[in-house]
Amino acid sequence: MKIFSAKQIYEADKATIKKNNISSNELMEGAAVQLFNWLHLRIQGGPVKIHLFCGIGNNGGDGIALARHLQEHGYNIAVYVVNYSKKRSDDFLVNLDRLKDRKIWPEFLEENSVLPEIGREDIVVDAIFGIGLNRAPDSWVVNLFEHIQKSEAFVLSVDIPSGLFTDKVPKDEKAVIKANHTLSFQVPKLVFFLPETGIFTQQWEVLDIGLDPEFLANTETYYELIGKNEMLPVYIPREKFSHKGTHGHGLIVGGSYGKIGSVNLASKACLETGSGLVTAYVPKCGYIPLQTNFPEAMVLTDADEKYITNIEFDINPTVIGIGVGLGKDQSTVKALDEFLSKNKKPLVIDADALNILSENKSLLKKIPAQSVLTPHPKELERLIGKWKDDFDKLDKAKKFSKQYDCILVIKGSHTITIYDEKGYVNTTGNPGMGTAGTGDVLTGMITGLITQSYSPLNAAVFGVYLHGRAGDIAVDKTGYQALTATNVINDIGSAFIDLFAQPESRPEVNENEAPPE
Ligand SMILES: NC(=O)C1=CN([C@@H]2O[C@H](COP(=O)(O)OP(=O)(O)OC[C@H]3O[C@@H](n4cnc5c(N)ncnc54)[C@H](O)[C@@H]3O)[C@@H](O)[C@H]2O)[C@@H](O)CC1
Ligand SMILES: [K+]
Repeated sequence: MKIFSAKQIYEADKATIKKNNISSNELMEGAAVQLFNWLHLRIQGGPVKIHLFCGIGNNGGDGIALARHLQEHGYNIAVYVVNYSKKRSDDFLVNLDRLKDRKIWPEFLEENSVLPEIGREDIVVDAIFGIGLNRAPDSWVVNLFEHIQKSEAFVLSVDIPSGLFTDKVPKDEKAVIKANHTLSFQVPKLVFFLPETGIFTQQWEVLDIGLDPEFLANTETYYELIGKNEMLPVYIPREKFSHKGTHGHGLIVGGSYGKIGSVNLASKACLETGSGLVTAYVPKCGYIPLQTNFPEAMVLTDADEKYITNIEFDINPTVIGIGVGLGKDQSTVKALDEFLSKNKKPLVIDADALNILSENKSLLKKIPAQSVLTPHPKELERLIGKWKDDFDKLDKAKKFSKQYDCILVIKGSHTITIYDEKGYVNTTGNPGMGTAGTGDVLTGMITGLITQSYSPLNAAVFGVYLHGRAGDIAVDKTGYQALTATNVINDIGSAFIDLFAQPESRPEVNENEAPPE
């Protein structure tokens, strides 16, 4: 699913109005009906009190229009206009008049107004600011946010939590409403997925308000949300007459004394992801553990007992995953330098190989084009330098990707894969995966996909997706705390199968049907 910028959403809005020959108010009405249906389906006419806080722009207009529908269906509502500016939007005014026609008089909140009482069991609809926010809200509006938050009522934000910008991190956390749920119009916002801004909504959902599908399809975006639908067309089916020789040969180079397990995990993940053959290249101390633990792998050893000191082999791997458990011994740094000088194979670079690159930036020029780098946040910082905030991080990552023609996998709760100008935001995975060795598994999986002729970019995006999905399937059996990297490997197969699983049938609500009264 594409992630549009605020500017593109406004353009989509205009394109829809023109193409469908409707007024902007009709578009707003459609959005309000979607909001109403969502709420009505869940509350089913219950007596819960709904407080609607509405700004004076179009986000506020949505809230005011929603209030009308709720009132018409007998809901217990209180409507407030948060009067932060005199520049009321036309569609806000039209809806305010319609509300007054129905004898509903909103309470106008100003700087010194007494704030309304909100009960814990009540619902707050937050329609104060939408994507039109262009500066931090005034302090009295921030006080209102705090007042709402203190009530502990369920907060439903319209389009975006109020106070949250679409393209920058707020300076003051208190100046943004923390929503329990956000109903985002048509498309999700990038800010839902970044660590510094994703905290403002616990959950989000997209409401289809009928923006022009042609405009949405033809407009390129800088970010894309990656789920099953995006990955299915990427999947390469197995050919009937294929054999292990046609499924490629992954080589995992890594390990040092006490860290051989990482190579074990990466190699296993590479094989489970479908590589025809897997070889592990380790220091001598890794030979017996690997041969014992992982009979499917072939093992090559360095001359040294504890470290990798020279990366030379007479096999012909399709791709090389390098860095897990590698350590940074001087002899290893030298070995990596020499290896990069002569290597022509595609690389997946992780862990200490990344740290060695960060500490010896001249080596970066030697990595082959389209290498995949999989840093966790600290490794990323060493590579691209400190960032001011999440947006600066993305900009720096894009620059780095362009400079070295590489694919950067920024690991996090929503891993974002960056290539050139574009970011692919992952949707799978869970907090249980923050555990030893899951990074090694990811390196192995991406390596295993490249062996099977996935392009490095597709391998990175698909690998991240499958890795998270395997973790999600595994966590159902283990719980968050007990989930291990081995559990993730064991469910890689299930993650592939899940790609083709039909969603379990559940009584779907027909959007064209009237909601239950
Ligand atoms: N294109 C779409 O998809 C649709 C958008 N709609 C709604 O329209 C919203 C955007 O509406 P608007 O552009 O009117 O903007 P908002 O309603 O987000 O903000 C209102 C106005 O307040 C002013 N403002 C910004 N920051 C301020 C601050 N800190 N203090 C005081 N004033 C400030 C700006 O002039 C802004 O236009 C969306 O978020 C959505 O809720 C819906 O009506 C349906 C259609
Ligand atoms: K809002």
